[in-house]
Amino acid sequence: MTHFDPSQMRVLALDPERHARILGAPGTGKTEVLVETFRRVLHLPGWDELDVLALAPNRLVASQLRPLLERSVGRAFGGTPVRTATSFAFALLNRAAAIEGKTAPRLLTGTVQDETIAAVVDGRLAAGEFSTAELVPEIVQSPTYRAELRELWRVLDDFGLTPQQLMTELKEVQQVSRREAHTRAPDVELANRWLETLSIIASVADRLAVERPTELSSSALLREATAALHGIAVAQGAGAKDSGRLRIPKLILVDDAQELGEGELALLAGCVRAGSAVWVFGDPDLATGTFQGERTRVLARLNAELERRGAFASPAQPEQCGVLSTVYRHNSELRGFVGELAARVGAVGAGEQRNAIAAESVSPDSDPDAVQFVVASSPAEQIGIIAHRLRARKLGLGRDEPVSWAEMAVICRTRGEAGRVARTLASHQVPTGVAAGGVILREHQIVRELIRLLQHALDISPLDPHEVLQLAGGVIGGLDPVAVRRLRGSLLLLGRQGVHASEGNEPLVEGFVAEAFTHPGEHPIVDSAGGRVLRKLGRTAAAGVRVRESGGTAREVLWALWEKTGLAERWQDDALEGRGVRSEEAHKSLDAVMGLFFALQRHEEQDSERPIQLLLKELLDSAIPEDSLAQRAEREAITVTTPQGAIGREFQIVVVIGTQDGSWPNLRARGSLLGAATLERWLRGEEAVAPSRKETIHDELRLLVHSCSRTRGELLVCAIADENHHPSAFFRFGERCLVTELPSARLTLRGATAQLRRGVTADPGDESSLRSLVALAAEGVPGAAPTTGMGYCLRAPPHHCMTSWPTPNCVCR
Ligand SMILES: Nc1ncnc2c1ncn2[C@@H]1O[C@H](COP(=O)(O)OP(=O)(O)OP(=O)(O)O)[C@@H](O)[C@H]1O
Repeated sequence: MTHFDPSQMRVLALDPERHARILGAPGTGKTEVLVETFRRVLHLPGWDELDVLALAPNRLVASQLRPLLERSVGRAFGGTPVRTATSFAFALLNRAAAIEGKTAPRLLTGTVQDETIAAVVDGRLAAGEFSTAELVPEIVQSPTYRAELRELWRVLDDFGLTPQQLMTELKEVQQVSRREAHTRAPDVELANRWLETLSIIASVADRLAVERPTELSSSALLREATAALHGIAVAQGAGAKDSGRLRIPKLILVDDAQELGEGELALLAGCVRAGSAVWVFGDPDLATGTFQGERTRVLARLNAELERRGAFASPAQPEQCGVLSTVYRHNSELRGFVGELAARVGAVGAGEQRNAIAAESVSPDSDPDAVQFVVASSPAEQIGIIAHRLRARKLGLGRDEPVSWAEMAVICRTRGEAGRVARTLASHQVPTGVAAGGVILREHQIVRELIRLLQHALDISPLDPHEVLQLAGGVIGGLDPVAVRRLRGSLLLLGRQGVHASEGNEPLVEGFVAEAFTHPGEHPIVDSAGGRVLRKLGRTAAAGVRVRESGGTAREVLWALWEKTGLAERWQDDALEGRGVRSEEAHKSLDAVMGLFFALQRHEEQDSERPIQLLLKELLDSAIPEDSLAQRAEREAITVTTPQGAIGREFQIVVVIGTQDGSWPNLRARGSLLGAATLERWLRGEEAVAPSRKETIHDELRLLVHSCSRTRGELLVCAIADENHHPSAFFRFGERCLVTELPSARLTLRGATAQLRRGVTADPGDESSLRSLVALAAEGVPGAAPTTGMGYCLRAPPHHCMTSWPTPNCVCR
């Protein structure tokens, strides 16, 4: 049972019927206090499970918070005690639809939205309808423009505006600015780009309203839910459900409130109008989403922000405030470092949380190595250093206890970097899982191949012989390019000997491939590996077709195909027993296949009207990550993620990489074409200017503070210095923690064996290395026996040569 400190007790004593903001540096127990508050209010007379809701910044945090709440309350919940804002909006809209007898909304996928935007843009270009000089075809047809357009659209939704409303307002302001010297009109060129883009958004919205009338984007879900709160009778308490009213919680506890965007704030304000009290827990120094608009003011002045978004102010009831003063996650060294870093961030109104100090109970002894900064001389050395450190801790070297992989994280500035690092660490035998926003299914060849087979089996688009040959040389077929060439050769030969001799080469081969694939007989068409693969592919596809013909669902057809490929068993063995890259690849491929199954399952369960062919096409085209929660395989791995992926989490060891010049801080202007952040400022009533360089640096610094604060025990910050890479100014913040020359050897059996072999080659009399090699060879460790690898002559004690294999580089010669 947690013993709450006085600052935590003060928060727990606040009135749950009034708003409160609770500030706390990283690790001061904000989540802990939120959970306890939840437990306590459930015991208040007249309160039940639906009267309190915890709001988490993303699904991962929500999924971690739920068991904490259940443990604290001592039972499982019937409903959903923790939600993200989007899921809360979804639940409200579902209920509102049920009350009004309408159809409940569904989520519009990012891919569909993107495709519709592209189609509308193409149509306008063809009709010559673009008038803004800067919006040339290359720009408006680019994914970047579409991403910025979606961001602009999100801002509209967040402020509850239609494109037409904003266009009218902009035009009015522009007219006034022509007459008056001082106006709040935005820059003319930017305003023109907004106007042009708003008219595209209006067309896309019209089209989607016809083609997908019940689907809403996630920002539109927030907007509609907020509108529903205004438009329909709302009530609190147990009677609401039966009275045909929308029931809302009496108390909403928002964790990591520094991540709250404008749309979420508007939804909260809607609840407040209907009677909810809101408690926000957070630290403005940790915000990771400020690029999408300043988000931390809510922690400095909650009432004013809620009022700005439509809640009624109650001067008689000023907001309550609590500041947590003791850090439980960090020892004094870590707290000192994180505190120093946070002090460099420009405070947005609230800075009291920075005075927190480390609890003495965390680690009474000082640990000068808790924070280390190190420079590597190359990217390879950097990975070597990280792998060495993580493997050493896994083996329990250097510290008291071995640390499990699950307790380690590497935090990278970008998602792309996280993917690269995960792959390279895997090759150093550090099992990695990427938690940076899920898996992009189409990036996995096995998924692409399975979808093609599925499209064939479902009679959506049959495979042609050329594609069948591609499958033969792919993951499912498993043939290498030489084997595929041989297969073509033998099919050609077969044709020349037979009836098709008069046809050209290609038709010959294609004809045989088609025949072997569509009618896989008892024997392969040619007796070779290639022939057998063709037959296997044919049988696999036939198994899927049979399930479809007997009325099976798409998921059942996929299952039949997947089973026939025989890959499941092999990859499971690789994943569980293999090591290094092979095991990692097997894990990732299995995760991706599971992702595909989940996508089909969701489609089935939602009873979606979207035809399956559209879903499969979207999966093939989509660069949008699938939900990572559903897909994460149950295995122990280190987490490789971005600062955003580490929200609300803590680990025993955290490695932070990427503090390089030009990368972190990343000062390149974001969203500079359409300036969504500028629009957001303007709609908030401020001047329409883009975030300044200084503001961007502070945003980047918050990402760093947040990343460094995720550790419970040890922080290692790595940067590279070579001709292409230079540590950034951020790296220099850790100058006093700089260490030199950390080991970068692999700390694996293979690495140790190689080192021993090098020792013996250099000094044949090195008996300790010789004995170790003999022991390793006896255990069958690859590379330890002198008959393996590049060769060395092993003289085991008492001086008889263990091999009759003198090699050219044998040191005994
Ligand atoms: N009173 C306490 N006594 C002992 N441990 C505590 C206490 N309060 C919190 N902790 C522990 O401190 C750690 C950090 O707590 P928590 O995650 O609640 O902090 P936080 O402020 O929400 O962190 P962040 O915002 O950085 O994610 C947890 O392991 C938690 O169990």
